[in-house]
Amino acid sequence: METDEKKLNFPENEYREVSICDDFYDDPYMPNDLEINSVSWLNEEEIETIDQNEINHGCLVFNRLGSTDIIYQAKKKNVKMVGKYMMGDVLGEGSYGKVKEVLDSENLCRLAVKILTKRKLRRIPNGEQNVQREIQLLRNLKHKNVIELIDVLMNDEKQKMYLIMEYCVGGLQELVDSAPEKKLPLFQVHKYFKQLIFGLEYLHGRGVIHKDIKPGNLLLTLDQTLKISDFGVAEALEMLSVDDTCSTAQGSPAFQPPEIANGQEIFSGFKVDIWSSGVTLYNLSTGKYPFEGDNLYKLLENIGKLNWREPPELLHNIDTHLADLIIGMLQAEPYKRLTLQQIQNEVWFLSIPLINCQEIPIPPLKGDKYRCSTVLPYLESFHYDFERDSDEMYYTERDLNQSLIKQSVENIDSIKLQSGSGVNEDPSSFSNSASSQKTKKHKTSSGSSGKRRSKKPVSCISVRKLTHCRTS
Ligand SMILES: Nc1ncnc2c1ncn2[C@@H]1O[C@H](COP(=O)(O)OP(=O)(O)OP(=O)(O)O)[C@@H](O)[C@H]1O
Repeated sequence: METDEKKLNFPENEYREVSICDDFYDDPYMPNDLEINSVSWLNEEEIETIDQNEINHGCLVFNRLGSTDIIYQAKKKNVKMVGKYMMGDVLGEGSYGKVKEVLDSENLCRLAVKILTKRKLRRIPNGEQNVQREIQLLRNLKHKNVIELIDVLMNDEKQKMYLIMEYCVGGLQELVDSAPEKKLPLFQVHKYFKQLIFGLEYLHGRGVIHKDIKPGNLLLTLDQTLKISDFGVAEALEMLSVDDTCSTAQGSPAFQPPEIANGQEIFSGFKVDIWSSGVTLYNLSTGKYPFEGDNLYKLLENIGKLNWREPPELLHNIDTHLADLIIGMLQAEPYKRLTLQQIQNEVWFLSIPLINCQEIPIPPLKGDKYRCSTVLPYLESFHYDFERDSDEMYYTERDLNQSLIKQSVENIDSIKLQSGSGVNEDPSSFSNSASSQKTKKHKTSSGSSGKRRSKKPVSCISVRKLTHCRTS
């Protein structure tokens, strides 16, 4: 067994042993309902606390276990409802909080919920403001290529906010990260890019500047529909504003245009989104970024001076028409940059690309390439686990019938002896009905299962109960 022990210098007999799976640090999606043998699963916060306490009181040993050495024992999946939404597992985590899968219990729609805690929001600069803005913006948007905000729930007691959104199977960033050269086949890029432009056209038409277009904010549904998401730094233009002038920028540095990198105070909002869509297109089709830097300062300097990572002419090796489009979108001067209308008239945009290889599939989530519903196991557990827990107490119907017949014959014999009267009842039906009453009684008195309906046939009863039934 591969262990990695870290001992602190305290008296030898005073130590506590904590085992942590290797994957713990690597897998942010590890559900917190797993137990490692007898050692409780510790979350990061708990480890921090233990670390502090144990350092004060004794010696702490960290056993680092290989993930293969760990026997996972699935803990009971307790159904959790938030309003009418049944919670599933974690789909991802951003700086604002976790995103989990949910099921709308009224219409059985598969959805996603972004869970935000006030405590966390307060720690993020403009956190609360950004969320309020996102909610306000999304409530007024409805387009095939823009993520739909379906519901917003608050829990004042827990200081939590739940944003219920359309369910997506993953994002373009995950897709690119899983691809061999961190890039996608051009026909696949084409499919997504077109949808990005349609979504942006809708947003700009409604006076909304996204300001943070990047692969990580472009999600995909099961049917490969692209959804522009994460409106945390987006801006809605004033109703009567004469142009698209903006003054604040909080997007991701690598996707920012030169006017922002150079610190310009006001700029055209629409052209910011065009630039970052150009960087996205470059990234998806080449696996690289057009501008890079060892640090943030260098990166912004390179963008500001239009120091391309590689000469833009090299792009022509990929596809001449695609190169023309990228170069047109990455023009330093905003007024020279292509408009959404011009982009849609570009040759590459209008072309039907050659499908010459396999599409890059959405990578598996926690090993599940089909991305099956994670809510179903909670539902199954809610309805069936009671019976499963006590499976070893049950015999098959065949076993039962044989023992019932044997015992019932004994019963009849003893009744005959006691009363001297003849009994004509079918022995098995007698025992069945008596024992089934007992079974029902047992189930209702077991408390926790009061609401659950048994799916087991009534004749499946335990021998212990049957014995009890015979002697009473
Ligand atoms: N509607 C959704 N359906 C399915 N998964 C989602 C959905 N929204 C977000 N996710 C997943 O949750 C992750 C976190 O999303 P979120 O929008 O909170 O943060 P982010 O955009 O990744 O990061 P940040 O907010 O820090 O910029 C995403 O990377 C994605 O994998």
